Amino acid sequence: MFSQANMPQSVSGLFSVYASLAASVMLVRSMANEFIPYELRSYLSSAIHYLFSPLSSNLTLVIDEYSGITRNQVYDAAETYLRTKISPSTDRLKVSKTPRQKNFSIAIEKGEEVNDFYEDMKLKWRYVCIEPQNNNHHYSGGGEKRCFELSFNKKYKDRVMGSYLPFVMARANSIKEEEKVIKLYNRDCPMGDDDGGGGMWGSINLEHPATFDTMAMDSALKKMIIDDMEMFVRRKEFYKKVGKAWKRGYLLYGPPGTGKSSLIAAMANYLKFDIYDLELTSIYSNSDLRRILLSTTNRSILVIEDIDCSVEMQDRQQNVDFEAPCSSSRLTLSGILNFIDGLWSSCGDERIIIFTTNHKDRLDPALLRPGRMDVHINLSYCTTQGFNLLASNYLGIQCKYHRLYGEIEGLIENTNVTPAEVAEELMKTEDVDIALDGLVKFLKRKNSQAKDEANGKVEDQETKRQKLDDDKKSLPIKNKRRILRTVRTARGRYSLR
Ligand SMILES: Nc1ncnc2c1ncn2[C@@H]1O[C@H](COP(=O)(O)OP(=O)(O)OP(=O)(O)O)[C@@H](O)[C@H]1O
Ligand SMILES: [Mg+2]
Repeated sequence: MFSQANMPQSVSGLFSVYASLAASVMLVRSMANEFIPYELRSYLSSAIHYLFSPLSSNLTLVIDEYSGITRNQVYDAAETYLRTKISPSTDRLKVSKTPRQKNFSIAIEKGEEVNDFYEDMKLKWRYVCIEPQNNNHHYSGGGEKRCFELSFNKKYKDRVMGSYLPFVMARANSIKEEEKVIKLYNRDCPMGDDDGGGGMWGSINLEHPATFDTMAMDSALKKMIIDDMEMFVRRKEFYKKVGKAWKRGYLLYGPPGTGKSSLIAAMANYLKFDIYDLELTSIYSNSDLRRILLSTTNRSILVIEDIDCSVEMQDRQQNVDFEAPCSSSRLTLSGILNFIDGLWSSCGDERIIIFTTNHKDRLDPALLRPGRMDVHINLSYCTTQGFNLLASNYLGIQCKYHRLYGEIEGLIENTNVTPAEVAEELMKTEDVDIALDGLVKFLKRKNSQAKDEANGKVEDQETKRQKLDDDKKSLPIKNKRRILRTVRTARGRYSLR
């Protein structure tokens, strides 16, 4: 038998040294568990792991969802960017859609990996979610901890930081722009949770189909507006250099039904800017106006329609009271102009302001002064070019080859007919011949009516409109607001008759 008693002296000594060493390690370990904090233990264990692992040629960047309490922009950008990188071999995906989103949004599931190639570099993304553990309070939030891990060869570190990550951020921004649902903010819309209008505005998705392709207007004017907007959005540095607020004002004027509101929608759709539709008649004081305007966001279009009727600006000097609690705080033209020129516009970026009117001649000169509204755009009656576009959009034809084209061309050039009127005629039927026949009859009728008006046989359209506007001004403000809305929707029709 081999027992401790039979062992040679030296072996028995070694055995007892080993036994006491093992006992001390156990003791130190249990003391360590008790006295060394979790963080330090975990640091020591990863340091030991690092020292004894073979050197890796890969570097992994950990991109947490939060940086402190704020969201990490790199994480958000990665989430958006990786949606475009999902390969057919991916096994699990997350799908979601909120009521305001047009399309499904797809994201990778936890644990999934996505490979990406940038120039000659290969990069591997991994989406990691760590469930919270009861005794593990070393990160805040209490919920799941989410991060992306980006791994690549160490030699690419500088290029990843200097070029790849900025590329991912820029790409994510343009994806978001492409997917952006444009909103129409109005103070009458019901407010939703994600309206972000500071509790002042409700919003709906702008689903106005108008684009520059559907606008029947002079092509040179169209090009001028597009060029102007493009120049505006790329001139951030220029505005800073010359010390001007980064804003641009457009005044759209012209008869009812010539496309002022449609053009606003086309501009918003082109720039992907939200619209804030402001009814001045619902605002009673300059301080109200200030609060409301301060709650609008950057990259947006502030619209004030029918500026000539919304506020009797020309009556500024006559001390018009808008039922304000005290006259010093009532809404005035100078209050509005202060915002256009001053404080409000300089605390926001990329703001567009659009005023519309049917009567440019009735506007207060202060509004027309150079530098106030940068661009004045006259939307006018339908031309042959406009008609061609409408015929192609509404009837799907190249009208030039139709037997009635010559007659229509002559009538359009000699009649004050609005694009809205032409569009209405073209919409009446899908039969091209019947539609164009109807248009010819309509144009002839309108033409002879205009001749009668010119000869004083009937009251002309302008006098009718003038009377309607006078009626509006004589009403108390509350009625005026209601009537204005009725007039606005009915006015297009009114001008047709
Ligand atoms: N230039 C145009 N090109 C294409 N469609 C137009 C144009 N002008 C008007 N329309 C058609 O007529 C409808 C009414 O036009 P819109 O509301 O834009 O006119 P408006 O100038 O804003 O009129 P109002 O002065 O009454 O507000 C539009 O929905 C559109 O279908
Ligand atoms: Mg309009």
